[in-house]
Amino acid sequence: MPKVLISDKLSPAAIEIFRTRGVETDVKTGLSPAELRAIIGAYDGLAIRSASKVTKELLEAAPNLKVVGRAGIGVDNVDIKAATAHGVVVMNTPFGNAITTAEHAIAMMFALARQLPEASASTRAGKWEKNRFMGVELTAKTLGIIGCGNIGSIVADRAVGLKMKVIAFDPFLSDKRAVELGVEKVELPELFARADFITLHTPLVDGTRYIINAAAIATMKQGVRIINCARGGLVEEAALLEGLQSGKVAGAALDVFEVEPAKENPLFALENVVCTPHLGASTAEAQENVALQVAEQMSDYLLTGAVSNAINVPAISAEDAPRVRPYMELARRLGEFAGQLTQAKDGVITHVTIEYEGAVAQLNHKPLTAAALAGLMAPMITGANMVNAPVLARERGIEVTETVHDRASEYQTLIRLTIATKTNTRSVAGTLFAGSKARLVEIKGIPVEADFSRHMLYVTNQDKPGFIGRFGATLSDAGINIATFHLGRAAAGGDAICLVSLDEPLPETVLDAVRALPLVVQATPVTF
Ligand SMILES: NC(=O)c1ccc[n+]([C@@H]2O[C@H](COP(=O)([O-])OP(=O)(O)OC[C@H]3O[C@@H](n4cnc5c(N)ncnc54)[C@H](O)[C@@H]3O)[C@@H](O)[C@H]2O)c1
Ligand SMILES: O=C(O)[C@H](O)COP(=O)(O)O
Repeated sequence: MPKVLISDKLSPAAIEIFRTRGVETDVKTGLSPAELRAIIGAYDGLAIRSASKVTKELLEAAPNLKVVGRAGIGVDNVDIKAATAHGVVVMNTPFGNAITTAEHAIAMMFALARQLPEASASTRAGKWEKNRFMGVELTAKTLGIIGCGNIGSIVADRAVGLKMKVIAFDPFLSDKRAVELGVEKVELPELFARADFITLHTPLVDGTRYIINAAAIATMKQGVRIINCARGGLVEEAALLEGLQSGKVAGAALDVFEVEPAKENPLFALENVVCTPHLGASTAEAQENVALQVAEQMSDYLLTGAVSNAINVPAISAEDAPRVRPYMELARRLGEFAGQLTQAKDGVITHVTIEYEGAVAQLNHKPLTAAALAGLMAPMITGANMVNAPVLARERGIEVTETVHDRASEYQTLIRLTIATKTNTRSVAGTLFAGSKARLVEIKGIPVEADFSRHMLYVTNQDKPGFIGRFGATLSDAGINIATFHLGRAAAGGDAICLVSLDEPLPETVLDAVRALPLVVQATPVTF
């Protein structure tokens, strides 16, 4: 039974789902990095929000970890590169808290416009300072949205409803989508120059870090108001502080901070700053959504191999998983077979071509390619799996080409893997027999029909009389039982191949004897 650790505060709905699905679940929140490192080795899955940090060091202490599930959107607390290198799938729940967070941004905009927190505090203190709090109307004001994805779009929709003029900067916002949303697409300098309110909704990545800094603030309208419910680090806090103190910025509403938890911050001293402790996603509805979704997704992956909303591997829907899984097995075995043959010869792999023919061409082939690469690399690189194999291939300069042919060949469905080294090219192909059983049907373009079995011996020989008798006698003299025997040849008297399944591994002495037989070109043991 797979075992999952929940290390941040998640709705109890998640535990319920994990347990119902048959996933053992522990909940341990508030752990220090060292405490988490000490126990993570026992788990197959880790469910988190933004508090737990999934670092390279944590991943190194997690040999059994297969999946990290982020109940929420931002994955900047996960070292994705290190997770991929360790073969760990990272998934998030990209939509579950989007409405809630957009509503928080709108609430923050109102709070700023009418100074609600200060007015509330003053009234509760019995001051009745009616003249102190003069607000601004939102109607007809210009809202500049930086990042018009899931959350930014919902903010745009709500702001249009409030009769604001909405302008947006997002390099991936199409003209058509902008029209649908009722926003005007602008470049960033224009947004800075025109907006009365600016709200941020981008991820924190190198290209967005300090997107609002001193230089940007200098180009903004006098009295601009800034809202950040996305990530601390998008706004340079020192520059914002200066802008607020000088009056250039009339107010700021911040849900997120450069350092979190934010317990001390010079911005807290200013009365035109509204702050919340990273509450954007904190509604009962959103937390229920993301907890249910992350638990379903992680259970699916651990129990069935279905992958959804993964940041670092291609998706396999729960519906497709039963159809894709036998092909993944076939692709992996072809990769393992080809890898073992290639390993037996000298030469660095330079190119891998994967052809999908017939029925398999209809499926999402990305996970199949990843599985084939994982099979190919597993004998050479410890820990290679379908998450990290494409990256490992890229790092090693291996060019990977996928070809999809809808037409069926002799087989109704076929995967062919061709491995090129500097000196050689080898190909193997396989099909699914009876819909799910992986079968090898071609080696080096020579037809053959063989199941993949635990211990195999692959021999290439000259197609001349005498080979089969001598080969059989060599094995039987050594007391080795042949379970299955398959022969194939390119043409009569030309190159021939022989593939046998054995009940046990072949001793080195017998392998040497086979290699020494007349007509044998090479003999390679292959294990699965
Ligand atoms: N405060 C919270 O509790 C809370 C809750 C949920 C999400 N978030 C954060 O909100 C942010 C947005 O989430 P989302 O679900 O809308 O993400 P999303 O991926 O749907 O949208 C992000 C958008 O930013 C755009 N973008 C990327 N780089 C940009 C750049 N340099 N300039 C302008 N636009 C750029 C992208 O094209 C995309 O459309 C994330 O950082 C997420 O972590 C915060
Ligand atoms: O990216 C997110 O989903 C939000 O920042 C929410 O973070 P939280 O789950 O820690 O509230």
